[in-house]
Amino acid sequence: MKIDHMDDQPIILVAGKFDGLHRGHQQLIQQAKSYVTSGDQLAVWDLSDEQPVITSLDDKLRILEGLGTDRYYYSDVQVQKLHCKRIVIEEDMEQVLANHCDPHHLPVTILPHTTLNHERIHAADIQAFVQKGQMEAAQAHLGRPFQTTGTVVRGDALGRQLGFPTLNLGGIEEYAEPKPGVYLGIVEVHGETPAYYYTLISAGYRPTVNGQTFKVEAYLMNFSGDLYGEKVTVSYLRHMRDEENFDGINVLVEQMKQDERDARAILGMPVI
Ligand SMILES: Cc1cc2nc3c(=O)[nH]c(=O)nc-3n(C[C@H](O)[C@H](O)[C@H](O)COP(=O)(O)O)c2cc1C
Ligand SMILES: Nc1ncnc2c1ncn2[C@@H]1O[C@H](COP(=O)(O)OP(=O)(O)OP(=O)(O)O)[C@@H](O)[C@H]1O
Repeated sequence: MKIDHMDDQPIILVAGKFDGLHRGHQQLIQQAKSYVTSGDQLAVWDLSDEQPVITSLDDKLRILEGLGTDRYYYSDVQVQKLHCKRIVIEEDMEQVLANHCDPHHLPVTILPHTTLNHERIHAADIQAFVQKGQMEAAQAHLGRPFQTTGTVVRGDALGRQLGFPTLNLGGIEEYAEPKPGVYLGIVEVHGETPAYYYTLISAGYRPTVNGQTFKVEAYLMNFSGDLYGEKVTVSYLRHMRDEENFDGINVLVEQMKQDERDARAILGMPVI
């Protein structure tokens, strides 16, 4: 997929605020594809301004590529310099479009809002679901789990001593913060051949060990090895419990063992 690419090849341009790149956006892009004829390129023009984000730019580009998008443009692109055959937008976007270019000189197709169970999908609702730990609802609206992609950084090496090595996820500051707690999820370790592991995620402030800042850590079930520096995507499937301030490390470790048993029971794995 080409980014901000300028040439005179004909394009069908889907313009929108692709905050979260949720199910509604995915359907809009699918519909816009029907206007693409031989020799045209399918281009996405993203007028998104969300902060914090549900879906990072990096994640977005990967998903758009999977949807068959040929090109991606940022909000400051000069549309008049492109060979734009048609602009496809959702209703309500007319004004936003008019702020960025003169739509009178272009054929514009306005499609009705795409919905889930007859309701419009809003990025703000998805953000609220994440902040409340309602990951199943977030997933239903996103069309995929809430995911954060980052790099494995070093922590205080306490996890290994506790019997629960946890990778620390760095570079995730731009994302919405999930409700502090323990989640069942999946970690994708990128690399030449991506690998996936069921995971217990701890997202929060770690009051038991006097943690100060919000951190995301992941204990991969059925894994041992070195992941420092790896790019990983953490997918949140379901909230298991709230974060607690335990009376000492031993109580915390007993609860972590229980968390693993609970996770295995949910997944139908043998409980150890
Ligand atoms: C499954 C799991 C559950 C956790 N639950 C809690 C918790 O309820 N309260 C808490 O303070 N810390 C919790 N933690 C975070 C631990 O305190 C942390 O992983 C451990 O102290 C190692 O932290 P470090 O990054 O400082 O080495 C949990 C971690 C895991 C992996
Ligand atoms: N099952 C596993 N799940 C997560 N990480 C693992 C696992 N097995 C080995 N590791 C490796 O061990 C590291 C975590 O070990 P450990 O928790 O002791 O140290 P740390 O990086 O200081 O993290 P923390 O501060 O959370 O304790 C991970 O970054 C990863 O490279």
